[in-house]
Amino acid sequence: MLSPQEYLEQILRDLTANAPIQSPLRTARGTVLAEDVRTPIPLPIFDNSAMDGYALRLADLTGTTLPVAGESAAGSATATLPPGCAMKVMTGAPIPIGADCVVPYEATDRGTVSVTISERPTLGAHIRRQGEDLQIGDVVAPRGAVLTPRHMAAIAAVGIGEVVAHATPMRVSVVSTGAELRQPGEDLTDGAIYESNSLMLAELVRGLRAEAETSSVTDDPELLLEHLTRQATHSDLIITTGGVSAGDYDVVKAALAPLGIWFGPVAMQPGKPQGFGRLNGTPILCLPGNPVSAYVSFVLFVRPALRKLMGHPDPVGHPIRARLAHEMTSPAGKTQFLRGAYADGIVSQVRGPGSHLIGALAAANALVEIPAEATILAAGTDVNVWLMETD
Ligand SMILES: Nc1nc2c(c(=O)[nH]1)N[C@H]1C(S)=C(S)[C@@H](COP(=O)(O)OP(=O)(O)OC[C@H]3O[C@@H](n4cnc5c(N)ncnc54)[C@H](O)[C@@H]3O)O[C@H]1N2
Ligand code: MOO
Repeated sequence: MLSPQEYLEQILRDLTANAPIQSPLRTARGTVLAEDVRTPIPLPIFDNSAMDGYALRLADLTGTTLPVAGESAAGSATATLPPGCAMKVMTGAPIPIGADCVVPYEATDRGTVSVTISERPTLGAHIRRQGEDLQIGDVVAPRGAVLTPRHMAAIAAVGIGEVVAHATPMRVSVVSTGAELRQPGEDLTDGAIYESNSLMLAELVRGLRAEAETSSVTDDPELLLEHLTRQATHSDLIITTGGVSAGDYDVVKAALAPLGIWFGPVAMQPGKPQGFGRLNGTPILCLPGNPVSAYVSFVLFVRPALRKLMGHPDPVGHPIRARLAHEMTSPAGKTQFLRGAYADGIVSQVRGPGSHLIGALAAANALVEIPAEATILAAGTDVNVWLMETD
């Protein structure tokens, strides 16, 4: 049986990142840079004042008073300071040529004809130097960076309005299957349940700044194949849930196995039955229907797959290490992902291991990974923990 690691490698081997394209900076949030962005200008662009006050030449301040020779406001061209004078200067305004320090208003009498200074400044005081943040040619955001508002601000600040990034948004089609499924708000007939996987998966997809479209299909392989074939024409990735195990109505497997999509068990719990392949060229990941299984499969397989398609240089998520608050058990030969409550380096189990326990999933904030070879782990053992708080 494939380990989760081997299955993930099989998926990632098959996927390549979307081609990079030139896109406007303002719509590039969350995209992955395909090239270093280097600044064509220094930042600050010119020496400027960090304070509202007076610019002067320190050597001219032999007493405490200087005549005031005009002002330099933000947005005005660089002035020249006449010898023996102070010049009003506003925060962000160019330092007048010849000045070598700034005295804030608070250390003066705020005079307009002449100014009296109560605290002698030091050389260079309150001057923000040209290029002290970034020099021409410095990297503002490196290749592989996922553009955050901070990166975007830095790129905008050096005057660049377009970036070369891997094309997004990715369009992901989330398809739930099962004759028993009803949407929240609908009446439940005997044997029916409310559908929750497509909402969960779509929101997890959107959390990665990709687009998600949801749909639900009943247990009819022909109808399902027709639907998935249609979705493949306008999707970068398809995710299905349900219908992949050994039942008599396992519709996803029935529809897709004949087309060469791989179905098989992965040595993990939850999430044992999985499927992966391509439908008319579009990658398709088939997740089990149990809600916790679908969630764990997203974290372990779908998120890395989507991140690889989006061009992330390190698509695989990283667990943290934490210490077990108490003993935990697991079946032999399967990596177990228990629901946990994590705080301050310690994790405890949240209810049972069942893959149907969606209430427990909502109450937890972490998945506790119990290695395949372990059946009992003592309190105090260090384990991998996958934090769920930021999903
Ligand atoms: N004989 C066997 N039976 C099962 C096996 C097995 O190896 N042999 N594996 C079990 C495991 S493990 C899992 S996981 C499930 C996976 O089953 P499917 O992927 O075929 O999923 P379904 O049968 O369609 O549904 C399972 C369960 O989840 C509920 N479900 C399905 N879709 C949704 C949805 N969109 N929202 C909320 N809940 C959903 C469904 O009602 C079922 O209760 O198979 C085991 N059986
Ligand atoms: O492996 Mo299934 O995903 O336990 O419930």
